[in-house]
Amino acid sequence: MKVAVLGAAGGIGQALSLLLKTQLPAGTELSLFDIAPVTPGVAVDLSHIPTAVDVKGYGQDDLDVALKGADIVLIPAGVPRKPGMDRSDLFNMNAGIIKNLVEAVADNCPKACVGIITNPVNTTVAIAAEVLKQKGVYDKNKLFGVTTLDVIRAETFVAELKGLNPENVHVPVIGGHSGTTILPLLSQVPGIQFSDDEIKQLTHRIQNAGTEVVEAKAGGGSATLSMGQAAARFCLSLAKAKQGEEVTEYAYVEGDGSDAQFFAQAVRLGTDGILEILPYGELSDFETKAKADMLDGLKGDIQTGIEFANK
Ligand SMILES: NC(=O)C1=CN([C@@H]2O[C@H](COP(=O)(O)OP(=O)(O)OC[C@H]3O[C@@H](n4cnc5c(N)ncnc54)[C@H](O)[C@@H]3O)[C@@H](O)[C@H]2O)C=CC1
Ligand SMILES: O=C([O-])CC(=O)C(=O)O
Repeated sequence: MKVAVLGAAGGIGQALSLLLKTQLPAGTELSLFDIAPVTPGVAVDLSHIPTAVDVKGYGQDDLDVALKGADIVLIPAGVPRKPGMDRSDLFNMNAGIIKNLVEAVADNCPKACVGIITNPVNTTVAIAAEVLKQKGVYDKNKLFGVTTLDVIRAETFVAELKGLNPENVHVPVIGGHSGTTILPLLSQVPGIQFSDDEIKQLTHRIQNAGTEVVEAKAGGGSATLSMGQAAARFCLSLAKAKQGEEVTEYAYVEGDGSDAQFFAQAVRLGTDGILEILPYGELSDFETKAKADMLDGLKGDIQTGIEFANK
């Protein structure tokens, strides 16, 4: 199996690559690409860790080689937020980066499962889908916006509030990946009851957790370490699924369009990507209203991506 990380020298890219070097199955090839000149060095550095994962680093002229034959491609390439910015403010800088990188994915590894981390995810995933369609290789079961960070944050914050071990807490998070489009389903957390106030506060914290990190880093970027962990978890699930294990993860994917063309929900993964998109079940009144209130915004984000890719 070959796993490629595009944007591998960045804050997320390096944390993710470290976790993949230490956790991917033996025999995996880990291919690191970034336009930053340090990239071959990141690969050499990681290659000194004694695991049976073979790491190679590629600089800016070697994108095709980096991608050739990849089974899984993760993309954290692009610019992160600074305080005062919304994720959508990154569109002008990151849309073109995603377009170019996904074109190369289509040319070199059209059957790969692709996880888009680059913000604004609500829009960059739509761009990626359009680019893959233009290249005639789009398979909606293989394109994912990585929203795992929303899930692990929700689990952490709920566990913190209720004094539980976060490893035993499971919180569905649906919708998109920015502001109110992030919708934790606290009514569906097994075995835990919340007051109305707790629901309001937790929902607000989960929706604004990215901003919490951006402000705490005070101009030094956004979440990289927790995102590295989240992306590694998502990638390891894809890898397990490729090897025949059935795994369920939350991701922003193209489903039946009943909410929006792309929508984060639970997906059952198999050897060829998504086997089944799982229904999110019954929502509470609070969640039903929150979903209704955010859908137009999410659809607008998607439309922006479609228009960008087709202009
Ligand atoms: N999906 C999610 O939950 C999250 C997404 N993000 C997003 O991930 C992205 C990356 O964030 P960081 O790693 O913190 O940024 P960073 O600035 O530390 O790293 C980005 C890397 O991308 C590289 N890069 C830029 N253009 C490239 C290109 N054309 N090809 C290959 N590499 C390229 C840069 O050289 C740099 O090494 C941002 O857009 C950020 O908003 C961040 C946190 C969570
Ligand atoms: O908030 C940001 O800009 C980065 C991000 O997507 C997150 O941390 O969830």
